[in-house]
Amino acid sequence: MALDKILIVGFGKMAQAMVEGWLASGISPDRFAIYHPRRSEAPAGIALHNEWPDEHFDAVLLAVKPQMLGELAPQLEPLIGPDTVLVSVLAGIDLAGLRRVFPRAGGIARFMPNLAVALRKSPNALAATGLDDAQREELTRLAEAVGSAEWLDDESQFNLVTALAGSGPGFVFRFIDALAGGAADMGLDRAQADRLATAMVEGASALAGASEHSAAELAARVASKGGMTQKGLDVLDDGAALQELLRECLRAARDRGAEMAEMAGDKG
Ligand SMILES: NC(=O)C1=CN([C@@H]2O[C@H](COP(=O)(O)OP(=O)(O)OC[C@H]3O[C@@H](n4cnc5c(N)ncnc54)[C@H](OP(=O)(O)O)[C@@H]3O)[C@@H](O)[C@H]2O)C=CC1
Ligand SMILES: O=C(O)[C@@H]1CCC=N1
Repeated sequence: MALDKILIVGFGKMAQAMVEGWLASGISPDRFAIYHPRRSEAPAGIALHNEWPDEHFDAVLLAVKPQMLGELAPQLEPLIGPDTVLVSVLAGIDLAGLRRVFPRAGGIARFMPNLAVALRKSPNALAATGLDDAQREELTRLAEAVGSAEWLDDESQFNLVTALAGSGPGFVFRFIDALAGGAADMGLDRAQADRLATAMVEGASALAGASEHSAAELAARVASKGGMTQKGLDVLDDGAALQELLRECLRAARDRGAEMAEMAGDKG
């Protein structure tokens, strides 16, 4: 069974970015419809429903806040029968929890993107249950249309992967901001510092992606013996300060996923 017609429920930052990426990839807008109770505009060619549509969809892309799930589920459940696949981008809510809420769904998938879907550069984590081969392939194609597809065999790692690759841009943006802020504190014009820090991260990231060397090796290649970079790295490495900080950052983000699932009534 194909995933041709897709109803998008919740059209905020994430869903808008996904649609932007999918349309840029050449996917036809008439594959999509949006349900939103209050919106009056949708991207060209995409049907907008302010009331629940009375038609069949092959897939429903759920993109509301996890906290909305309990309120929304009774209204949405009638649309998700055995011929419909639920695709959820909700952080934290696992496949078993989604199955409890949508017991008749033909299949259930988790799709964890990040905002770089808009530029078709998001690593997208996937996990699913009840999908046939064609649906799994179509979901892979949808993920690859906006970046890459990373199927997880072990769903218990989904929250960790969400912290790393879904929340990750937030951590990188904070790093860019702190780097530029530091330079500004030391006298550089703030706008110039922002430009330099942003372009530097873009170039370094592209280099890491294209290089045969690991990020650790690349850092060593930048650091000339006895030079400036090594002095800076010594500060980050002292007491494994950066490593420890990022481990804690990931742990806090990962554990929040389980907390949100519990708050949404997902566990137990
Ligand atoms: N932002 C990100 O980088 C990422 C987000 N996600 C996940 O994406 C999901 C959405 O997050 P995000 O886009 O950031 O949040 P937003 O708040 O931007 O989007 C949520 C959307 O749901 C809409 N909504 C609220 N109530 C209803 C309703 N009853 N029916 C239909 N739509 C409704 C909101 O409309 P209104 O604004 O009018 O209330 C809004 O458009 C979350 O589950 C999050 O975990 C996953 C990966 C990354
Ligand atoms: O912050 C959140 O909960 C979502 C999940 C990943 C990115 N944003």
